[in-house]
Amino acid sequence: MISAEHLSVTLNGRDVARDVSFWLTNGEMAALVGPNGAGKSSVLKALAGVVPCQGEVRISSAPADKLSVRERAKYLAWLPQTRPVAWNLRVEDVVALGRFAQAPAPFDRMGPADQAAVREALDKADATHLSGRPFEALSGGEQARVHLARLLASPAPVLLLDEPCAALDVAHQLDLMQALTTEAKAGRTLLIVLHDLELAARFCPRILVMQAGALVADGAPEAALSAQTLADVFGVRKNDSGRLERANR
Ligand SMILES: Nc1ncnc2c1ncn2[C@@H]1O[C@H](COP(=O)(O)OP(=O)(O)OP(=O)(O)O)[C@@H](O)[C@H]1O
Repeated sequence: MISAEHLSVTLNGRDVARDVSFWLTNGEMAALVGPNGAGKSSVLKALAGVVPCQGEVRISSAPADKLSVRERAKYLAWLPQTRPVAWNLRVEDVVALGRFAQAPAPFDRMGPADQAAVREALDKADATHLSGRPFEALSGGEQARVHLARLLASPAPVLLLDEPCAALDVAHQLDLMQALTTEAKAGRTLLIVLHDLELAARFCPRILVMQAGALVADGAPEAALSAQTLADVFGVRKNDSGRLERANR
């Protein structure tokens, strides 16, 4: 459904991702992990088409650079790491932004299907009770759930999520990962940047590990997060209780 072949990203003269190749198929749910600055957000941005890249991104077999912005948005929805909202919109209007690629014309009114999708997405993100409130008056975690609803309101078959658990309490983190699992079971393809390796291993059948701009492991959690990778990439190890702790430096 989405693939990167020899993807490299250079930003302001810095090589932030180099020669990254992987493909994800329908219904796959993969975590993209790595230390701070490894290049995870840059890869997601390149897949979303918001930063230039070398190599090839293919979405549903089509070269992504041949798709218009609106066509790409029909296939792919992206939840950025930082999520500014330009105006103090009502919650349901923020979520409705997730439907823009489906609108028959820019600024056209939403139809009943769009309105139903917004309601359903608010419900999936446990944010229905926030409807009607101004976005800026919400807490950080509430805003995060509204952004998640915006993503889920899109019917795009590929979802790219950059640290969706940030700001969420532990119950909502688990709810979120469960909701994303349900989306994958329904056939969507998900690539999720996560820092919590235990959460990633528990919910994602596949883990991609980045280090210093390169993809250094890709596989099932036990293989991708081997003791060697934990030590070499993250500087941690599992203690006798199975908890992660700082490896000896
Ligand atoms: N616009 C930019 N210009 C120059 N360098 C950049 C730019 N954006 C990011 N970088 C650098 O690229 C590298 C990768 O950044 P990126 O945000 O992709 O990392 P990340 O793995 O998502 O990190 P984190 O876990 O901290 O969010 C970092 O060293 C960062 O300083």
